[in-house]
Amino acid sequence: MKQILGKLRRAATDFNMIQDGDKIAVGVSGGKDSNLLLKALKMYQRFSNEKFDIVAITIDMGFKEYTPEPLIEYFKELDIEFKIVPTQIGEILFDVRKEKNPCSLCANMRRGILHDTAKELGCNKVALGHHLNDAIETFLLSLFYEARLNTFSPVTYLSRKDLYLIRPFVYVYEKEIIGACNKYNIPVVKNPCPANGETKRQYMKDLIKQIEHDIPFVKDNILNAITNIDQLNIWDKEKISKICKKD
Ligand SMILES: Nc1ncnc2c1ncn2[C@@H]1O[C@H](COP(=O)(O)OP(=O)(O)OP(=O)(O)O)[C@@H](O)[C@H]1O
Repeated sequence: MKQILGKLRRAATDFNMIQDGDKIAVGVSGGKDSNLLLKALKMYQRFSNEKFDIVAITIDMGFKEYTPEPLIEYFKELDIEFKIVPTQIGEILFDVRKEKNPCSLCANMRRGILHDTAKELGCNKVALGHHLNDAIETFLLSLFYEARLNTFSPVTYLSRKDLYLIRPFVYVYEKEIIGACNKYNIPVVKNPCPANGETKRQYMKDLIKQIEHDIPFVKDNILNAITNIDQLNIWDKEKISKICKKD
């Protein structure tokens, strides 16, 4: 956990994520990443120079098998204000609209409700559990499937809602999160979604694992590439076309 907190502090400092007086809503899905993020932020709160508040928000996607009780216990144990928002997203997408590809619509609806709830609770920031593996996978997915050099940002400002999204785990590897969750017995309560829309991401995970056999430091190198803007060397047609042509 010390290592994770060190990385959280480094990300918070590098990207100026947290300021005095912030009220941060942690989006807690019940999965390992955001559950651990909640605990890590709570610990960080104690030694951070900035004074800030935390509240946990969980969007209940409305699946029948969902049991939030272990999460409620976890929030109480951490002594964190929390709100579980009941929704019918699952029912709307699967039973009413019978969506064939529900994942992006589902994520959009979930995000909207998360952001609105954060505002209602007086929060100015929303913290999400995305980690370094997510950033790297997203980077490769964008490159391979969308022809873009792109990944999500550690900090995003949503001007329409006047809300900041922060991702304090951007320097933390998934392996470290799994290790800490096992060590600290962090409860995991996944929203039981019947869709499996993340096949491309799984493909990317597997691909990175394969590459790591031959290039063990490949993830570190991708991180360095993502964070070092000075080495960005891509073909700028306008600039390059002027190099030889002197008039
Ligand atoms: N139902 C939800 N309620 C609140 N926040 C959520 C919910 N689902 C996702 N989030 C937030 O969005 C982030 C990214 O969502 P995603 O579904 O990609 O999670 P994940 O990578 O499986 O991580 P986790 O292990 O936290 O579920 C989560 O880490 C969490 O902060």
